[in-house]
Amino acid sequence: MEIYHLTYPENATIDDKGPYSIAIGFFDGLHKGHQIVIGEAKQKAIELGIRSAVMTFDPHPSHLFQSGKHKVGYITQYAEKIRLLEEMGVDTLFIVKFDWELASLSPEQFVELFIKKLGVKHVAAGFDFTFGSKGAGTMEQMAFLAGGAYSTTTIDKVKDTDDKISSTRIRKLLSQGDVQKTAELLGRPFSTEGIVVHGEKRGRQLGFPTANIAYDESSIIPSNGVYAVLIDFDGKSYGGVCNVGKKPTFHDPGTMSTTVEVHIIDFDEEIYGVKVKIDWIAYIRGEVKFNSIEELIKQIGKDKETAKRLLSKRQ
Ligand SMILES: Cc1cc2nc3c(=O)[nH]c(=O)nc-3n(C[C@H](O)[C@H](O)[C@H](O)COP(=O)(O)O)c2cc1C
Ligand SMILES: Nc1ncnc2c1ncn2[C@@H]1O[C@H](COP(=O)(O)OP(=O)(O)O)[C@@H](O)[C@H]1O
Repeated sequence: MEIYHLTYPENATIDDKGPYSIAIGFFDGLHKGHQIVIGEAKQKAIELGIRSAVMTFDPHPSHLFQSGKHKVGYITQYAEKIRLLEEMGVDTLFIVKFDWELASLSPEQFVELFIKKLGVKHVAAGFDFTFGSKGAGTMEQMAFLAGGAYSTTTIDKVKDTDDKISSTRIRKLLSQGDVQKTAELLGRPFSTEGIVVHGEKRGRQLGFPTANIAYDESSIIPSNGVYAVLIDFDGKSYGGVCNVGKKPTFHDPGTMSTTVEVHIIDFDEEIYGVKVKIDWIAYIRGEVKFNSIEELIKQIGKDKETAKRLLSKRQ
């Protein structure tokens, strides 16, 4: 997959004019709804005998318009997004820098520069995709502004049995620890990448060493609690039991940042500094402040058995 980083006004276009059948959106999560939009762009690319492309924006618009805690966390970081798009067989990815200059373009200017000038012949997007200053451009306008240069497909709401599949819904499910439902909406387990760092050296003393995972601050992490996970590193996948939280048995939660730590099942090696990927498989329980270390140890032993059972159900 070719990847182009575009910025406005400099580097807003490329010499290679495709032509492209393009899917446009922020696509955080690349969930089943996004997969349908991208699938449509791919299908049209085949029909027209041209290249398939995805256009996405970086950072998420909320990082420009909102401050601090109103910025949305990412369901998928760019590295994962790129890997998934590659697996989907997309030919070209355009990552457009989302800054005030880009956000101030009128819908007409956006279409001129980022659609027509790139050699786009077909545009696929979701029914609620908007573009141009203040999100004034809709898919109806996208079609109207084409003037014969490209065709469009608007994908209607994609729903599961309960509701619309959306990034907002997935963020909410993760904030409730519901990694199982999240996996249904994504079509794959929710995952987090990070590096194994040193912790407080207590895990081994408890009989359960835990790899502490440092993750990107802009990533969403499921709510505090205990989870059955798969952890991949060095080309292998292991089962694990993961605690997300502030270890209230040992700390005043007000003074702690959230840690993610995995006890890896049937494993005994030092892996500090190793890059890992966690696939979140199932929620087990909430994090608890135990009255004694013995109770905590007993409970972690039970959690490990629960995780083994939940993981074996998958294989
Ligand atoms: C499966 C599992 C469940 C855990 N549950 C809790 C819990 O409910 N409450 C708590 O205070 N700490 C919990 N912990 C965290 C332990 O207190 C932690 O692993 C220990 O402090 C070791 O930390 P360290 O790796 O920084 O040395 C859990 C850890 C694991 C692996
Ligand atoms: N089964 C295992 N699960 C997780 N980490 C393990 C395991 N066996 C060995 N380790 C190693 O031990 C470290 C965790 O030990 P621990 O006493 O919890 O120290 P720390 O507080 O630095 O995490 C891990 O980072 C890893 O290098």
